[in-house]
Formats: sequence, C-alpha cells, structure tokens
Amino acid sequence: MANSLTLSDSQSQLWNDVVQSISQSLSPADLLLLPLVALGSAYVINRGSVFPKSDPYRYKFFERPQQSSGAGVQSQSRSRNIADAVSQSNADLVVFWGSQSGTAEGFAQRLARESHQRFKLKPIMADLSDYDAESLARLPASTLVIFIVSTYGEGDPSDNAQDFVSWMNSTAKSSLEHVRFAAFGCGNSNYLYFNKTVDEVTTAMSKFGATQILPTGKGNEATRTTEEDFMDWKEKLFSTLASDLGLSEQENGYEPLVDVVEQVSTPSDQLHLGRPFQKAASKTPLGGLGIIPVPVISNKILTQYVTQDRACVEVTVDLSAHAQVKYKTGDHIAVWPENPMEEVNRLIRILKIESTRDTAIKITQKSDYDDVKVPSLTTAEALFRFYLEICSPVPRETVSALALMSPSAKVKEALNSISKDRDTYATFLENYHLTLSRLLEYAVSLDPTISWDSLPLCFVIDALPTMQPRLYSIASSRVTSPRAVALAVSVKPSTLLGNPDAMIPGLASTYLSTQGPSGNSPTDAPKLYVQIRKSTFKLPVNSTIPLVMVAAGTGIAPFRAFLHERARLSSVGKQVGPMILFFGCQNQADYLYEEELDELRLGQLTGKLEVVTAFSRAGGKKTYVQDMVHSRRSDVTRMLGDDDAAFYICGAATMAKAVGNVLTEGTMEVRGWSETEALNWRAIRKKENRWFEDVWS
Ligand SMILES: Cc1cc2nc3c(=O)[nH]c(=O)nc-3n(C[C@H](O)[C@H](O)[C@H](O)COP(=O)(O)O)c2cc1C
Repeated sequence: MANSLTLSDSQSQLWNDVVQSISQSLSPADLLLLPLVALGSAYVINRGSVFPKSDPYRYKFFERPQQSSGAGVQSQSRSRNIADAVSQSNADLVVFWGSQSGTAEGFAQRLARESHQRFKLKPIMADLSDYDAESLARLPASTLVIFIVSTYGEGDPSDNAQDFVSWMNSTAKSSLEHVRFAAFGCGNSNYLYFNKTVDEVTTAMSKFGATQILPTGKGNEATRTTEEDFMDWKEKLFSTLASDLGLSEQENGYEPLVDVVEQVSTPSDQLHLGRPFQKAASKTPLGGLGIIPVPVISNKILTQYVTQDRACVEVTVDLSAHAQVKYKTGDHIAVWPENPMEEVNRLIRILKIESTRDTAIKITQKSDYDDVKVPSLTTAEALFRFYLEICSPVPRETVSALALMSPSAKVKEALNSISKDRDTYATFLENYHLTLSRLLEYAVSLDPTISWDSLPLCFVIDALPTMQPRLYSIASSRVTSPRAVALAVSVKPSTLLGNPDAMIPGLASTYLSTQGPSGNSPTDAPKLYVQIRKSTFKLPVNSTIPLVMVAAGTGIAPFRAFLHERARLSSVGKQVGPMILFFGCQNQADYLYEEELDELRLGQLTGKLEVVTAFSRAGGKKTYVQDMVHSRRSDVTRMLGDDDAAFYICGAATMAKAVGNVLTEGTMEVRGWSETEALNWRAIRKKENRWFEDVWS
C-alpha cells in the first residue's frame, strides 16, 4: 500500500521546506523577489489530475453552467428571441458567450463594459443557451453581434453553446445578410481541434450571409497567451468600430460595475461566508447533484520528492451525510479551493482595510447587462478568501487600469511602462508572480509615500476573476467504496522563467494537501465544498470487453477505480476481459499505486492485467508512455480492432496528443490504412463508445 504518513508530519514538512526555501531566497527589502513568496497560481493547478477549467464530458451529462448559475432561472421569464432582448434594452451590441469555465464569459463581460465606456454603446451579454438561434435573423440591421466562445472535449462547444452550434451546423439557410459580426475563440493548440467552435460559428455566420467586420481572434492557452490574444483582438475590434463604423471614442475613466455599501448591523447568519456562490438563484438544489460540504477522512502522501519540492497526495472525502449524492466509477469531483490566509491578509493589509475586514457589505450590480458575480451580503475577508481568485497573476489590463487610479505620478508612469505592450509585460512577468496584492506592494515599493487606502473595493471586485472549482478524476470505485471518494492530487509548485528557483505553489493542490483529519473525532475533520460531476469516461457494461488504458501521472486515478471494480467483479465469479495499462511516470518513485497494482495483477486479476510502465526520468534513455504504446502497437491494434477492446486515455493534453499520433501511425502501419482511414476509424470508435478521453490542459 502507499505510504500513509499523516498530514501533520510529512506533508507539513514538505510545505515547511517549500516555504523555508522561498523565504531563504528573499531579501526583505527586495520586492523584485516578491514572486518567490507567492502562494497560488491558476496555471499551476493545470498539473495532476486537476482540470483547471473543466472536464470534457460535463456538457453531455450534467447541467449547463447557466442553469447552475441561475441564469436559466431568469431566462424562463425572458423571451428567447434575441431581437426582443435587443429592443427591450435598446441595445446596439450583443455579446454572445459560450463558456465552460468562465474565460470566455469573463472576456464577454470585459468587452461589454469597455464598449460602453469607450464608445457609449449599449451592450447586452447573451448566454448562447438563453436564445433561439433562429431569432438572430430578426435582429435590427444596426445591431453588432460579437461571439466569444471556447472549445472543449474534443473540438466540442461548451455546454451552453451546444444547441446553438448544432443549429448552425445543421441549418442550410438563414437570412443574416443584415448582421455584422466579429468572433473570438478560447482554445488550446495542444488539442487536435484547436478553437474549432469559433471556426464553426464564423463559417456558419458567413454561410448565412452575415458580414464579418474583422478576422476571427483565437486565444491559445498552450502558449499562455489567451489574455494577450484577446487584448490584441479587442483593440483591433475597437479600432474597426472607430474607423469603419465611424464610432468615436469617449474619454476613458474607471466606471465601477458594482456598488459596495457597508451594512454594519447585518446579522452574521445572513452573510455569505464560505459556501460557494452561484450567480442569482441556483437551480441546482443542495444535496442531489448540488454542492455539498464533506469531511476529509484521509489525506495521505502517495509519493514525495523533497528534492524536487513536489508530492502526490490522495485525499478522501466522505459522502455519508448526503445519502442522495451518488457517484459512478469514472466520474469527476469538483472542489472549491480557498485562498491561503497569508494571501488574504496581504491584500487586506495593502488596501488598509484591517478594521473593516469583517464588516458586512452589500454588493449590487450597476450595469444592467449582467448579474453581480460575487455574493451579497458578505465581508471583504470572505470575498478574498472564498469568492475571488486573489492568487492568480493579474492581466496587463488590470495594471493599466490601476495606473489610472494611481495616487502618484511616479507610480502611474511605472505601471504604464510595464503594461505598455504585450512583450514588455511578458518580460516583466518572467521575474514576477504578479498577483493583485503584489502589484499594489510593488507600486508602494516604487513610491513609499503612497497608500492604497482609497482604492475602492469595487475596483478590486471588478479586477479579480471569480473563484472557479477545480475538477479531479475520481480515483475510487463506486462498487468498492461507495461513500468514500478518493482523488489523487499532484502538488507541484511552478517556477518563473526568469527565476527557476522561485516556487509558486498551486492554489487548489496546496489547499487540498493541507486538508486532513487532525483530531480523533470526525467532527474535527475539515470540510471541503465539492460537487460530483458526471462523465462519460465509463467502463463498458459488459465486463468481458478488453480494455486498453493509457495514463500519465495522476491520470492513473480513474484506472485505479476501473481495476478495483473489475477485481470485485472477478471476485464474485464474473468473467472479466483482458486489460493492458500503459502508465507513464517520471521514475520508479513516481509509480503511483504500485503496490496496489501489483496486488491486483497478481491477485484477483491474475492473468487478466498487464501493466506496462514508461519512466521518463529514470536515468538512461527517456521513455514516454507513447513510446511504450508504439512498441506494443501490434498488440494494441489487434485488441482495439479484432477484440473490440475499449480504449481509454487520461492525463495531460500533450501526452494524449502524442499517444493519439502514435496510435494513428500504428494503425496505418499494421492495417495498411491511409491517415484519413485511421482517423475515421478513431472517430467511429468514439461514436461506438469504444474510445474515451479524460484529458486536461
Ligand atoms: C477538458 C478540456 C478539453 C479541451 N478541449 C479543447 C479542444 O478540443 N480544442 C481547443 O482548442 N481547446 C480545448 N480546451 C482548452 C479550452 O478551450 C481553454 O481552456 C479555454 O480557455 C476555456 O475557456 P472557457 O473557460 O471559457 O470555457 C480544452 C480544455 C479542457 C480543460
């Protein structure tokens, strides 16, 4: 079994080591080293079995984000005709968004706000699932339409864009000659179908006769340039509006989106102090498939590499108090992390709001095109701890916006200088982990006479993204562990390009690695807010179907669950089909669940399970999991083709792409097929539920 050291000794030690090594490299006077002490980063969580954004299959089986966020509730009373919405609010710009995990939605909000501030346009934000696609044809000719859409799964739209895109793809004719549009996509070039959704939308709009006013913009997460790609495209859009459409730009100052008012005598039971927030009234009931607080019943280290400051932990939560919440083997679990108190305090300190950190505040939306993104009533401390991503690096736009609010000319000049263009800011970020609090501290370091005590809280709320849940593949099987849900978490700080010694712990992985039962009573156990998310990554119902499984790192999680399930079936006399598991690790010490896999291989699954390992950093020749799949291509092709085996892959998108390529080449070689035939075969296997991917960026 895996090493079951308790949290309080070895995990604390690991993090003490991390923190110590951070502080050793800090010179107190040197704010240039601020990033070394940064805690949390959105992109660090891209590692391990975390989906930083979302999982590929959620849209197929689960509620749509606009439903869970409550927008669907509103839409019941709203017309589904976009032309009605435009005329009701007298809008001249519609910003349609399709987003799985908030990026495209956030961009849509920013675009709507800026179009109003810079051109006095009247925008409306439109969730693509709230309107009937046919109603586009009824839009007044003067309306400008913008699409901001992301791509998920394997070239699929986000779940709220599903119906819209299906309509576009299946409709032969629609009269949109009077519509002018522009489109931006959020994607990742590590996936086979890069930004497919925005391409589909653009093609369909053009096919229906609409006029595209500027080339489609594409954000690429693989190069970590999504933000800058959006800003470039947005500037082009605004200059097109100015030049081609004759709109004139207004004087541009900061206009808050929300109002924040103190409500001193509010009883604390009326405050939002931790429960995850869903915009407006949620359709998802608590319990059922809703968000539930669950105790952590175990937290153990699966592997630990002190020299590399990384570890892999297994966190198990208990669903017992929620009888109605069930999961299936292969499902995902969403976890809402909390920002570390050091970071919360840091932001409170630099804003000089220590004395009002616990004061009740009411937050209301000022614009009429969106709902308020954080809960109200709440407190500043709760906002920073639970509801806003205060640990992620700030986009360049925030630096420019802060320059406008700057209390001194010197600071204004410095902030404008680092944010003046994409390259300058990128170079700056190579050496700084620039969270909002660090940006404010950096400004003070440039001019110690300034204070940020007059920076309004509404600016902070506007500037920071809302806290997003992180998704993990469940590592336990419902059959063997129906109430205890395990997840494997890779805890690995990221570094800065210009400062490889800097270590920036991931937000959710650090949070999870430090949540463990501390006392003897289960009531002492810390609680996590979680939600079970259904996935299509499922075992075949027929247990005799052979399996080919490919995993790297914590991508082993769902396969551990699969194997436990098949072992149980075998132990009760059911026939199980042969299985081969390809598992890529850095080295032997990184071989997660090794003892368990050996026990299964030599015990209940004797003669049924083969485990093929690939060690990429074991010394000598680097072997990756795709190399092992390649070396066994004739067996794999035979199993997938002749034996009708189901194929599964779980891990990073780059690995999945490499394995996919190797398999395509292998099939071409073994079967004598062309590349097109091999790719068609893969698509057919997918349709037949014999090809499954659980992949993250
Ligand atoms: C599970 C998963 C699947 C994805 N699939 C694709 C894909 O097929 N093509 C692509 O270009 N990007 C893909 N991406 C990248 C997303 O489009 C990217 O993260 C985007 O910024 C998300 O935007 P959103 O938060 O608005 O949904 C995928 C990301 C995840 C997490």
